[in-house]
Amino acid sequence: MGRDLSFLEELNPSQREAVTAPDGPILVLAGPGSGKTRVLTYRIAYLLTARRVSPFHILAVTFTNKAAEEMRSRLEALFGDRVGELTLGTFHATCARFLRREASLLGLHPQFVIYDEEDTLEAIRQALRDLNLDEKRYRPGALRAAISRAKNEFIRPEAYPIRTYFDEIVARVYARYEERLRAADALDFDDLLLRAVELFEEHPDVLARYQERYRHILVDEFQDTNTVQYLLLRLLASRHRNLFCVGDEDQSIYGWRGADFRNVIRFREHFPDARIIVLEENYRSTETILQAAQAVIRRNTERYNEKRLVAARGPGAPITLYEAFDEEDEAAFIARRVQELIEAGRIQPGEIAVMYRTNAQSRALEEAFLQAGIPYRLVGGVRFYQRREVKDLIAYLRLVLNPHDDLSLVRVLNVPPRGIGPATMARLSALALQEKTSLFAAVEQAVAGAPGISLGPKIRRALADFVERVRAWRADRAHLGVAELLRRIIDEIGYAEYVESLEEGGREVGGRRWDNVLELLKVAGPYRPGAFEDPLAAFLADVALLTDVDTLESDEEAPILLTLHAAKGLEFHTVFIAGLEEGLLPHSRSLDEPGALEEERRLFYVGMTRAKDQLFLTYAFRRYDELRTPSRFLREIPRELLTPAVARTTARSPSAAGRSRRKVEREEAPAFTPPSPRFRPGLRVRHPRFGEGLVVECRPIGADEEVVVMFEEAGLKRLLASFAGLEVLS
Ligand SMILES: Nc1ncnc2c1ncn2[C@@H]1O[C@H](COP(=O)(O)OP(=O)(O)OP(=O)(O)O)[C@@H](O)[C@H]1O
Ligand SMILES: [Mg+2]
Repeated sequence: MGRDLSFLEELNPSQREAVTAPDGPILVLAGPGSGKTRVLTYRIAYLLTARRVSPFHILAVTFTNKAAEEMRSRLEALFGDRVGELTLGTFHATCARFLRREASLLGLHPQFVIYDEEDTLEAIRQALRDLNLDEKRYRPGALRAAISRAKNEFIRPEAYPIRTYFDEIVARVYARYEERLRAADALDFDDLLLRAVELFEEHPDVLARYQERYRHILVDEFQDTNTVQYLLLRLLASRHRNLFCVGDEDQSIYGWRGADFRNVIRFREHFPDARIIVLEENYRSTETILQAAQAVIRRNTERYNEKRLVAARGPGAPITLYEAFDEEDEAAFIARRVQELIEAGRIQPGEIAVMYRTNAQSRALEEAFLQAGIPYRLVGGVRFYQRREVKDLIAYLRLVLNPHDDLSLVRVLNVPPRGIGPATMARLSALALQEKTSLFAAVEQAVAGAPGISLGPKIRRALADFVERVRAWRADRAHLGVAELLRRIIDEIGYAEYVESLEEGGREVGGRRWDNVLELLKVAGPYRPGAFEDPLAAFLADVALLTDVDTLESDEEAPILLTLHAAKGLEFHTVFIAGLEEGLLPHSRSLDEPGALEEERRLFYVGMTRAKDQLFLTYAFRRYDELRTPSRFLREIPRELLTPAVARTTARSPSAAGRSRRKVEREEAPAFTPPSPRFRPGLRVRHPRFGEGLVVECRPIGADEEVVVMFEEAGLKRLLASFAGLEVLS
C-alpha cells in the first residue's frame, strides 16, 4: 500500500486535523454538509497509508448498506482490492457476521435466518393464533413495539412486568414469539444486536479477541445510534480506545425507533479525554438554503451546542414556495417543474429528489409523474423484496438453508398449489405444537405415517414429494451458486407456469412478475462458491438486512421519490419537500409532545439540507377532503429567502389544465356573494369518511363555507362545505 497522501489536500484545516489526529477517542460534531462522511472515509485512508494499519484491524459502521457500499467503492478506488479485509457495514450486518462466526458459543444454528420487519409481524400473528387471541383486538404492530422495547431493556418474557391486562397479553405473546423464533432458528433485528452484546459479555475471551482485532472503530451518523449499539461500541473499543465518531445532534431523526442522541453526551462522559473537533464550513448547500435551514433548527430548545456553520458557496437562488390547491395540484406542480429541469438539460435527472413525511403521499406524486411520462425511482412503497414472487422464492431458499424455518414453510408449502389446504395445515401445526418440533419435522413425521395424524394418500404423496425435493436441494447446495440453485427450484416446482397463471388473472400487467424473478436471479448471480464461504447464507443475510434506500439503483438516471427519513446522508442538486402542513410536517402524532415536535423539526432540517442548489417547498390548501394550515416551520424561514411560485396558465395535460382552472376559481372566489350559510354550531352532521360529529364553528370563505366539526371517532377537522359532502342530521 502506497504512502500517497495527496488526498489530504482535499480537506480544510479542521477536517485535516480530524483525519490525521493521533490515536484515542475522537468525536467530530458538525452540521450537515460539513464533510463528516468525507472525513470518516479519509480517516480510514489515512490509517491505511500514513499509519500502516492493516484493513483487518478496522471496523467502520454506517447507517445504511448503501452508504457502506459507497464508502467501500471510494476506498477501493484509492487502494484496490486490499480493502476487502476491512469490516464495513451497518450495525445489524456487522453483528450478524459476528454471530454467524461464533454461533456455537451461543447455541445458535450457524445458518440462522434473519426475520425482517414483515417476518416479525407474521411470527407475532402466528403466536396470537397459537394462543387463541384475536389479532384484531391485539394489534401485531403494537405488540411488536412492546416486545422490542422489552428486548432492548434486556427483559426476558418471564420477567416482563405486568401492570395492565395488555401487559399480560404482551408477556404471553412475547414468550410464544420467542419459542417460535427459537424453533425456526430465527433472529429478529433486535436479537442481532442483543445477542452480540451477550456474546461479548459472557465470553470475555471472545471479547478480547474482537478488541484485539478491531483496533480502530469508526462510526458515521453517531447521533442515531441506540443504547445497545452504543454499549457494543464501548465494549469493543474499551481496550484500544480508538473510537472515531462523527455526527450531528440536530439531525437525530430516529428517536421513535430507540435512537438516543444523548449517546453524544455519554461518549464525552465515558471518554473525558476525547478530542472534540468541530467543522464549520458547509460545502453542500447555497448560502440561502443554509440560512433558511439554520433559522428553522434554531427554534429547537433541546440542543446541546449551537454549531456555527458557514456556507462555502454563494447565495444562489431563493427557495421557491408553492401553495397548491390540493394534493393533485401539488403533485402536478412538482412533476411539471421536474420536467422543466430535465428538459433544460443542465442537471442529471438523478440529481433531483422529492421528499415527503409519509409514504402515503407518494401515490399522488407517482400518478403525476406517470401522467407526465417522467420515469422515477421510488424508495419504499412495495419494495422489490416484498413482492410476492420474490418472497416466495426467497422463502424456498430459506427453507433450503434451514428447513425448520416455519414461516417460510407456511409460505411455500402450497405454492404452487399442491392440494394442501388450510385443514391439513392446521393438523400439521397442531402436530408440531404437540411434539414441540418445527413444522417441517411434523411434515416429515406425517409422511412417515406418525400415529398423531392421518392424511389422504394424495396429500401424503404431495408432502412426501415436497420433503424429498427440499432434501435434494439441501444436498446439492454446497456446490451450486445461489442463482443455479434458484433456477433448479423454479424448474422443479414449475414456478414459471405458476407465475404465468397469476398474470393471466389480470392482476398485474405484462409479465412484470416474471421480470421480478429474472431480477432476483440477477441479484443472486455473484453469490457463487469460491466467492463466498457459504453463498446461500451470505445471500439470505444480505437480503434480510436491506433497507429501503439500499434497493435504489444508483446507475438509473431518474428522479427519486423518498421519505424524509430515508434521505439522511444523501445530497441532490434540487430537492422538493411536499406537504408542509400542520398535521403532516409536523406530523399530527407529534403535536402534543414538545420532544416529538422537535424531532419533526430536525426531520425538516435534514430534508432542507439535502439540497445543494435549489429547494422547493410545497403545501396544499386542501388535502384528502380537509382544509389545511401551512406548517409552522414555514413561518420560521425568513421571508426574504422565499419566493412564491407563479401558478402556470399553460398546463401540459388536460387534467392539469382542469386542476389549474379549479385553482383559479378559488382565487376568484371572493368576488361571489356568499349564499346563506347551511351550517351552524350545534348541528349534527355525517361525513362519508369521518362518520358522525358536531359542528363547532363555521365561517364563510368566498362562495363557500368553512366548517369545523368535532367527529366522534376522527376528532376535530376543518372542512370546506362544498367538498366535504356533509349530511345534516339534526
Ligand atoms: N474540503 C472540502 N472541499 C470541497 N468539498 C467538500 C469538502 N468537504 C466535503 N466536501 C463535499 O461536501 C459535501 C458534503 O460532505 P459530506 O457528505 O461528507 O457531509 P456530511 O457532514 O457527512 O453531511 P451530512 O451531515 O448531511 O451527512 C460532499 O459533496 C463532499 O464531497
Ligand atoms: Mg454524512
